[in-house]
Parts: sequence; structure tokens; C-alpha cells
Amino acid sequence: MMPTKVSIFEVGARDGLQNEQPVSTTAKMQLIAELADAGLTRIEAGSFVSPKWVPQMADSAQILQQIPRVKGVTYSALTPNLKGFELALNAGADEVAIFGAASQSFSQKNINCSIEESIERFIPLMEKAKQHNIAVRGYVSCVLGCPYEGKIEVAEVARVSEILYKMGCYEISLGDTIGIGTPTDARRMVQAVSEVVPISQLALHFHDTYGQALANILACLDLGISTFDASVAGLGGCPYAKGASGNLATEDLVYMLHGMGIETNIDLSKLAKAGHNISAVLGRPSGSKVANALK
Ligand SMILES: CC(C)(COP(=O)([O-])OP(=O)([O-])OC[C@H]1O[C@@H](n2cnc3c(N)ncnc32)[C@H](O)[C@@H]1OP(=O)([O-])[O-])[C@@H](O)C(=O)NCCC(=O)NCCSC(=O)C[C@@](C)(O)CC(=O)[O-]
Repeated sequence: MMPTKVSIFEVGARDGLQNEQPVSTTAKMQLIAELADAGLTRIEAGSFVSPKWVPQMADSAQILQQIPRVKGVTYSALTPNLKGFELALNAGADEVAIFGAASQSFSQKNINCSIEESIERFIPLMEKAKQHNIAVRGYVSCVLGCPYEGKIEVAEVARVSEILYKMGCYEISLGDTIGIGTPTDARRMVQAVSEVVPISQLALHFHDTYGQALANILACLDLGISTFDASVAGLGGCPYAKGASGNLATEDLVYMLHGMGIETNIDLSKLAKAGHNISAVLGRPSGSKVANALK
């Protein structure tokens, strides 16, 4: 059944800006404030990973500490291990996300360990998050293909998703990291994962490298998924997936959903403006077709 309402998890300030030329802390805080003003209530604001690996996210603590908080908005951060969690907690993150993969090679390149080792690292993080009552989201990368291994079996996506869910993640975000999937495969993958994780706890995180993200979302909407990750202006990519472009542009997703009569509570024109503003900082046009059409 088609949802009547959808929750959008905005990843532009993290997934987007982690793979763009560095922008100032002030520009990032301005972007996050504009996203909240446009009605986004779930905003990934930074990432507590090694600054040697991802220098673009080195100011995440400053951002979380200084951003004026809007009531009703959750400001979250990526945390690969206990050290990252402790830094995020000190900085005042409302929730955090652990990130694993359905591909051994991607796991190794991205977080320098195997899938099994990553899960070992997540255990103390999950325990500490529980003590502090911090909700943890779980990402699984490479759900429709891997830049190093090619095809990934849906059984492996389901296996890793189930582990993260059983560890206590409140939501599992399924990432097509390199945007390679097509609708039939996306649907098949979601159906397989929904056998082990309730569909209401699944989110889709589709990069738009091959222009398939909206089609894939449409193919999965009537399965009952009602949370989608997106990145304003289509910002970003993934530093450990060569050639990956940004996530689906939030503006394009909102336009499609509103056109279908599905509620998001997002003001599209304010959102498009936020996207144009950060694109101007980056010195290029917005990556959202809708934002450019509305200009
Ligand atoms: C995971 C690590 C840290 C392991 O890196 P490592 O080298 O294996 O870790 P280590 O424990 O051996 O520590 C090495 C150094 O890193 C430091 N360190 C250790 N942990 C932290 C931390 N949390 N924060 C800050 N510093 C940290 C640690 O203190 C030490 O510092 P040194 O002694 O050399 O000065 C590293 O591989 C890393 O930072 N990788 C970057 C991963 C990343 O950010 N990837 C992009 C995000 S994932 C993504 O975009 C996909 C997603 C989620 O969007 C979904 C999709 O699209 O598929």
C-alpha cells in the first residue's frame, strides 16, 4: 500500500559535504539552519570519523555544539566506533548512526576492517548509546552492488541488516552506494530484507549516479517503506566509492512525492533555495533538476 506520508532523512550536510571541496563551518551551519527552516526534521549534521580519512567532517563537533537548535529537529552524526560515539555524545548529537556494509571489500576500504570486525566495534558503541538513551540508526552500504566486488547477494544484505537491527538500531538505511541498481533489483532486495527486519524500520538511501534513484524509490513505495534519505542539491558522493555521485536530490524526491499526494511537511521553495545557496558556495549549479526548473 502506498504511504500517505513520508519521512525524509536529510544527509546533504554529511553524506553530501563529506565528498565535496571543503566548505567553511559557517556555510555548513547556514545550510543546516536553512534545511530546518524548510521543514526537515531529521538532519545528519556531521560525522565523527578520522579527520585524516575525511577532513571535510573535521568540524562536526563545532557544528553540533554551535548550531542553534530548532525544536522538533533531530541532529544526528555518523559514528564508526566507540571513540566516534564519545565525541558525538560530548558534542551533543541527538542520535548517531553506525555504518556497515554488505561487501567485505567496501568495508575494508571504507572503515579499514572486515564486516565481522565492524560488528565487534559496534557492540561497545551500542552499549554506551543504550546507557545514554541515544537512538542509533544503522546503514548498510552496497546493497545493490559494490564498486570493488560487483554484484552483492541479497541474502548478504539481509544478513547484515538483521545483525544491525538485532543489535538495537531503530532503523536500517539500505544504501545503494554507487547508485547502480534498477527498480526490479531494488524491489527484490527490499522484499528480502523485509523478511528479517520489519518494513516500517527500513529506509532507502539511493545515490543517483545512474539516474535510477527516483525510479527505484517509486518501485519500493508500495511495499510500505516510508523513510527515504536524500541530499539537498544532490550534494556529494562517497570518498571510498570512486565515481559515486551524490544522493538523490531532496528537492526531486519532495517534488515527486507531493505530486503523488504524499505528505512530507517540507516547503519545496525554501528547500530549493537552501540547495542553491550551498551550490553557490561550492561554485556550481544545484544538482537538483527540480530546483533548477523552479529557479
Ligand atoms: C573508521 C576509521 C576511524 C578506522 O580507522 P583505523 O585507522 O582502522 O582506526 P584506528 O582505531 O586504528 O585509529 C587510527 C587513528 O584514527 C583515530 N580514530 C579512530 N577512530 C576515530 C574516530 N571515530 N574519530 C576520530 N579519530 C578516530 C585514532 O585515534 C588514531 O589516531 P592517530 O593515533 O593515528 O592520531 C577510519 O577508517 C575512518 O575514519 N574511515 C572513514 C569512513 C567514512 O567516513 N566513510 C564515509 C562515510 S560512509 C558513507 O558515506 C556511506 C553511507 C553511510 O552514506 C551509506 C551509503 O551511501 O552506502
